[in-house]
Amino acid sequence: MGYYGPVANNTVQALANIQMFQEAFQTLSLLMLTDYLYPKQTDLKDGDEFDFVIAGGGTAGCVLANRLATANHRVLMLEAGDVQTYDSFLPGTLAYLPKTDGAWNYLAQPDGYTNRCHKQRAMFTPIGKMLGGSSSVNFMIASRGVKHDYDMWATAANDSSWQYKNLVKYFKKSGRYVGSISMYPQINMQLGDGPYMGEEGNIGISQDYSTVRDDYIESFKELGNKIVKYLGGEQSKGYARGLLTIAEGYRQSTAFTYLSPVRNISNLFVSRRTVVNKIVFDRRKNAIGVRVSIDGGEEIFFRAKKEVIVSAGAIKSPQLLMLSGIGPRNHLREKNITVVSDLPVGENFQDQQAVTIMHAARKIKDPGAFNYHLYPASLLLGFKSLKSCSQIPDYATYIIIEERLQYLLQYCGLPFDFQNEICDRSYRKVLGRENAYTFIINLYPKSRGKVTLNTTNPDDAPLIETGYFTEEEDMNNLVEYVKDYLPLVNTTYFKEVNGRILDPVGDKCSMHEYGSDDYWKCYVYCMATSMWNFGGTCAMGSVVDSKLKVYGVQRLRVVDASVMPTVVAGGNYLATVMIAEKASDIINAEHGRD
Ligand SMILES: Cc1cc2nc3c(=O)[nH]c(=O)nc-3n(C[C@H](O)[C@H](O)[C@H](O)COP(=O)(O)OP(=O)(O)OC[C@H]3O[C@@H](n4cnc5c(N)ncnc54)[C@H](O)[C@@H]3O)c2cc1C
Repeated sequence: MGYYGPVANNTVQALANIQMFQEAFQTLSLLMLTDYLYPKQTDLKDGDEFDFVIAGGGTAGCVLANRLATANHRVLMLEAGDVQTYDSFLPGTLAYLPKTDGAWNYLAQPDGYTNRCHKQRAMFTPIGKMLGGSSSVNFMIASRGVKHDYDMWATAANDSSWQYKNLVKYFKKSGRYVGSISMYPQINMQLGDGPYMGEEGNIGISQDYSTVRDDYIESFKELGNKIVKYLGGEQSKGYARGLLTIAEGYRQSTAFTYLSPVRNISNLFVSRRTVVNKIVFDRRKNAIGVRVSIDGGEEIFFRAKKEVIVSAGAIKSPQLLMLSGIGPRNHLREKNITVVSDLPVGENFQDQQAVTIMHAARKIKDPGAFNYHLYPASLLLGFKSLKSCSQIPDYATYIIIEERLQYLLQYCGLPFDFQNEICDRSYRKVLGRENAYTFIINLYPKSRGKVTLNTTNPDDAPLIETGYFTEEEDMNNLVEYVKDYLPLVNTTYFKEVNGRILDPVGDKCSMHEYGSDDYWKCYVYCMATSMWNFGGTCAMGSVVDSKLKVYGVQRLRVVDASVMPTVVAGGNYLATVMIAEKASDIINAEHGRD
């Protein structure tokens, strides 16, 4: 699918073009082009019984649906959104998916600094709302975290089965290396069936091999970094070409890779446009089912004979648990909710903040038509530790090398929500050149936020307090990471092409001497964004045990990114899939295969 449509040269125009696309794709959705890929909408009635009821058909929900149904259990999966939309299959549309009907477009609570350079007073915190959940709208960067992440989980959960060495089999079971992206089939590194990826896994993973970034690889080498084949697991430091959850030109959501292959299994039932309002308990605190509304209709009940599994994600799972009486006692009492189990649900909210740095590099010619089956830019990843002897990275860099500058306007103006003047200024300064759009990501933030109930209406958004920068150390660290990254502009390549760092903030930080710590602090406050790697709100060790069972009740588990005690390096997608694979094994072992 090629695109020759209008090319924007300012943010207002770029956003108008995006809106035009969004509307066109919305019209296309009336043709129900993707419905055939998924299980038919189940005709359900009040009181229907299943072995397992899964609340949320997102990343983890689709994995569970596959693994439990193929073990012959009678499974019902309930998803608030609809089928995965046609545009969400196309890697090239990623920048504007978060602001469509296919996402819960939540805003966090105002934090006092986001409005300095963003359009809104608070951080935009989207989550996918369709089959596949956030895996259907995410940025498709395939990263699995590093060994240290999982070893910390094992300690928090007090269970060595969560140590990295014991999880590799699940990563290999779920990920399948498919080679280089289709543009560069001639170069193909053998990563499949190595320590990182298998050859049979559901999710196709490709590597970006465009030659554009060879100069960048050389630059990072020149700065003393190790160049590695991939990052993640035991490989916790260095720079590598990006891995992407894209295969044969299509996004590899779990809806496509796990749910679609089992769409005709007769013991799997899926109900879309279905909001789970509440988990129902009997007197002994057994979860016996859920109350739901389908298409906004009257509330009905479905019984779970074996378990209810909550997979509504790091923001919506705590909301559902609290609405059902599981959460901090005082907060529930405040909302007149009867307490079933007093647990720190919603606390320990974590996200990795990123600071955007942009460089203008070589001169470019018109790159021609764009193919929507490809990733919109070239990608390099880095994991870096400030202490050379440490094997634990401090910060990550996602370097997105753009030849089509309209993407700068798109990312900047839409998902990242920066003010138009910030995006326009950057665009003008890079015009005619390649843009290296880098996210410098604080991998292990100390700050914690929380998710609480605003109202007791399940259709209302919960309150999201991100907690960003509540710990001063996070700000100081981000300043250090930015300073550590700056010498890139002094490397041979950047000198040859007369490369320069852009100044998107303009006079917003001009009261400080350029390059001083105060300047960079001001810059970080201005150019900080979320990486949307939310987790920790139903953490193992505090809300669920190491088998993901909710403390204080029976027959209820949480399986999604919320159970991560700490979020992982580089992105939560593959880690969430791994959690769901492991949970499926635990559940099938406990309940047998029918
Ligand atoms: C815009 C964006 C970009 C990202 N980019 C990357 C990336 O490049 N790489 C990476 O590794 N990670 C990325 N992530 C993070 C990663 O995709 C998520 O952390 C992960 O997919 C979360 O999976 P989950 O199962 O916990 O939740 P989700 O996949 O969000 O699933 C939750 C599902 O539950 C449904 N639901 C919620 N409440 C209810 C209810 N009451 N009743 C019924 N259904 C309900 C939702 O509609 C949703 O479908 C990104 C996330 C976002 C939002």
